[in-house]
Amino acid sequence: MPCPSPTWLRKGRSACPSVGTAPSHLVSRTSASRRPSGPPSGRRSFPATGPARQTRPPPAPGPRTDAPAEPEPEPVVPGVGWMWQPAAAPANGSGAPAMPSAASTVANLYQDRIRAKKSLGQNFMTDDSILRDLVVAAGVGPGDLVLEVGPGTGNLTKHLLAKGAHVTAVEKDDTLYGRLSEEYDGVSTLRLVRGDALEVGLEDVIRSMVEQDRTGPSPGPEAGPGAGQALAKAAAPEPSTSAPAGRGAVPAAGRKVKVVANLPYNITKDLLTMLLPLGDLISDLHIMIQHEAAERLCERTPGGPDWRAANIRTLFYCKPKYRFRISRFKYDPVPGVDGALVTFSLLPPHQRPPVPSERGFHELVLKAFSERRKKMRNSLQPLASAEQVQAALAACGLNVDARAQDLTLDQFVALSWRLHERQTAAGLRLLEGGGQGQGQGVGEQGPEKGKGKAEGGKGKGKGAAGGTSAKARRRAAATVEELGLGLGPGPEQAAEQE
Ligand SMILES: C[S@@+](CC[C@H](N)C(=O)[O-])C[C@H]1O[C@@H](n2cnc3c(N)ncnc32)[C@H](O)[C@@H]1O
Repeated sequence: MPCPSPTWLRKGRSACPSVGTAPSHLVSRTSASRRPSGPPSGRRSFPATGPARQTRPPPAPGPRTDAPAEPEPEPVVPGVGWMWQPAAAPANGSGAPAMPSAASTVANLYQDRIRAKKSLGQNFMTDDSILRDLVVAAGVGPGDLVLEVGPGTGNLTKHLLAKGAHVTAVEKDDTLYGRLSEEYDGVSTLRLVRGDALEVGLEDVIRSMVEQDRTGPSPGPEAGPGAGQALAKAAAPEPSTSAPAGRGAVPAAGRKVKVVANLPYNITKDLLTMLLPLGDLISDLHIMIQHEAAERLCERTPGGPDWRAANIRTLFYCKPKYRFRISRFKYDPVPGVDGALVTFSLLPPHQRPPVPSERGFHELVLKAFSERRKKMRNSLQPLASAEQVQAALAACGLNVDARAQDLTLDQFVALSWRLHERQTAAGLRLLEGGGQGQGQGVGEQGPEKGKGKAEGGKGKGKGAAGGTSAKARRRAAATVEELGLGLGPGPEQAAEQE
């Protein structure tokens, strides 16, 4: 089946593995052929002919540490821009217009008086050689499933499409989404989703990509919060009696998704928090982020000031790799810091370090780092008592005075198991009504520190009378549950047992 695409993509570089000549109805729908050479009707009038306004001198090349060596032919850069512009003149003898340059696309935005929005982290990439390097570093090839967050100008998108990838792109900016929709109308290898990547239901969007790859063609464009759910629903296989369908049902032999993006800096952390645990659906992420943040995330050695909870979390879910640095002058507007490409190779769930509970593990790590200067026996309270932490550290062969930044991922994993053993034992003692916590009971150091002591931990008060109070048992059960220790009844069950 032919792969409809913008004119430069269709006639110029090889885009889709099975491309023939695009059908005429699609040819006639490219922006180049749709658009007259003047400004679009209903829009303010700006000069539409002549060279696109260049906003800056060509930037100096930035330092690169891991740039792919694969040589790629330079696309011929036309003298005019792309979106909202007349077609570029054939420049390479093939009769096809060359791929428009990233810089000219950005310049066109400004020419149309569309300003970059700081609130949306809009620092547009203007250098095609970096975008090509990014796509090569990501290993994008024909037919790959790619999620792009924040396509914006479409400058990265077009390189992904030129490689023959099947791209789903989520854009929050209505204006840019509108331009992209028009430009790529009829391009079957691109699906645009309008909305905030943090709110559209990204997991469902990704799940639908995998499902559609397995089962057939994609539904139409979707927009707004919940778009992901609609896409997932449309892509979900017919319910069958033999296989569970819908959310959580991972396709047995489905291909995984690559995430490739020049991310707005302000959503990097939240997006990674959302995507890193999806190793069952995503193979790898290749994202441009701030250089300093990239260096911090790729740090693998504990002990330094940059060793944070985010490092433990990142290493728990993936192998991060700093690829290459990108000069800030390659972006427009120029940000205050350089960028970098980082690759996160996600671990499938069964390859992650086994822990008593993932949620409990990450809470433990966050708490440990919440007060970096404190020793863990202090910073971990009230999650665990000082005695429990010291005993658990010693059992792991670690210094009982250790601070969070001293521990590797493996050491945190070991610590979580030791604490789990101790707290489960203490929690069970309380749940059994023994009241023999002797300073190690969960209740004693629980969220209502102090109260537990009187009620159960040291065998005083009600606990001393041969049984822990119902309240203390409930609290113990809740703490056990909260830590994800997974043993003993939950709070409701404990209440029922009273
Ligand atoms: C750094 S620009 C990258 C644009 C383009 N991909 C490039 O490489 O030049 C970030 C893009 O993400 C979009 N964006 C910002 N916040 C977003 C969010 N929460 N969800 C989806 N897109 C977002 C911005 O509108 C912008 O288009």
